[in-house]
Amino acid sequence: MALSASHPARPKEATGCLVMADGTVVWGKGFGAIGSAVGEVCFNTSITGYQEVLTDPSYAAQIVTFTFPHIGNVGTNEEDLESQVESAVGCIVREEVTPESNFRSEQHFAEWMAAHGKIGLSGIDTRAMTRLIRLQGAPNAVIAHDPGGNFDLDALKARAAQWSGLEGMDLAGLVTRDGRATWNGGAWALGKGYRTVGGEGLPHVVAFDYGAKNNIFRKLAEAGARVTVVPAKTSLEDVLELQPDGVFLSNGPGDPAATGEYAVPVVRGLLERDIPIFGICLGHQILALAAGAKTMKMFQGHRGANHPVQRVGGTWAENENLVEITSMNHGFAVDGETLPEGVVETHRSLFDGTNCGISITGKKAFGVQYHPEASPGPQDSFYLFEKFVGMLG
Ligand SMILES: NC(=O)CC[C@H](N)C(=O)O
Repeated sequence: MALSASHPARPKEATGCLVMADGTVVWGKGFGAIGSAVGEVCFNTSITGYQEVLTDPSYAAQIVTFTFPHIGNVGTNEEDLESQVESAVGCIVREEVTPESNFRSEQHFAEWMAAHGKIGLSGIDTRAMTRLIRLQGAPNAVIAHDPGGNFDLDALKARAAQWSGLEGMDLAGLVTRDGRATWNGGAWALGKGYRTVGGEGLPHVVAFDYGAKNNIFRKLAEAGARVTVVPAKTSLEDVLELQPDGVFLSNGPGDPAATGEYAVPVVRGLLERDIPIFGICLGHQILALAAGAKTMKMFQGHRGANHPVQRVGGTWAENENLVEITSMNHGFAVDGETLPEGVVETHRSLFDGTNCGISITGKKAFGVQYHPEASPGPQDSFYLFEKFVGMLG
C-alpha cells in the first residue's frame, strides 16, 4: 500500500496502520500483538536475522522497517534471542508472513511477535517507506493493530506528535538488568546449543549492560575472559571492588548524551585509573563522551549488516585502509570534529564519513560504533574481542 499524507480511507481489509506525527497514514495488515505502540521508524537492510534485530535492546522505542521483502519465513526459536528485555516495539514488512519453513523453527513469526508484545504491519511498500526516511529523516509514529479495523486516527496522530522522540531520551537505565551476573555462555553449534566457557584464572572483564546483546558477552567469554555483567548504574566504587582487568561498555538504546548523569562519569573515572576499556555502539559513544568528545543525532541512522567501515589510523595503523564489512544499528554518532587531543579516530563509515571508532592515546581504551559481534551480520570484526582480551592482565 502506498504512503500518503492525505489520510486515505481505510481499505476494507486493513487491520493495521502506521500513523506518523505529521498525520501521514499507511494502511496494512496487522499481525502479532494487538494494540498500539509509539516509536521512531527506522529501516534495517539486513537480509537475515530478523529475530536478533527485533530482540536487540538498542531498538527500544523503535519501529523497524525491513527492506528485505520476506520476513518471518524461517519462523522463530528460543536460541536466537539477543535479549529478554524491551526492544523494538514493532516492525513493518513487505510480504504477508508465510508459514515458517526451517528445521530450527519452534514458533510462527506472527505468534512469536504476539507473545513478545510486538506489533507487525505487512503489505507495506517498504521501498517507499525507506525513501521517506532517507529524504525526511526518521519519523515518530504509532503502529496499530486491530483485527476489527477500528482506528481513531486523530488520537493516534496526536500520540505520535506528542511523543518526545529519542533525542534526550535515557533508555539504557530502562533495559539494563537488575543485578550482577556471571556470564559463561559461549559459541553456538548445531545440535549442541551454546557451550559453557569461563572459569577462574582468566582475565576478569566487568561488562556494563546498557541494553546488551547476548552475543557480545558470548564473544568476550569465547575470547578467554571471565565476564561479570553489571547493571548500567553501577558505581565506580562497585566496579573497582570487582577488581576488573578490563571494563566493557555495551550497546544500548536511547540518546548517549542522556547517560551523562551515571555512565559517563564512571567511565571517566576508569580512564583516569588507566583501566583497559572496550566500548561497542552506545558504549563507544559513552567512552567518547567521557574522553571529552560530543555525540549527535544523525539525520539517517545506520542499520543493516553490510556497512563498510575503513580503518583510518590510531592503534590500527598497522592495517590502515583495510575495510571491514560490519553490522550496524545506531541513530546517534560521535561527532568526529569534536575529538579532543589524545583521542584518535580509528574507523570511519564509507557510506557517509561518520566516526566509527576511536582509541585513546597512551591508554588501552578503544570503541567502535558498529557491532563486531554480528548476530546478525558479517564476522569481519570478531578480532576486536580477541584484541581486547589479549590486552588484559
Ligand atoms: N546499538 C546501539 O548501541 C545504539 C546506540 C544509540 N542508542 C544510537 O542509536 O546511536
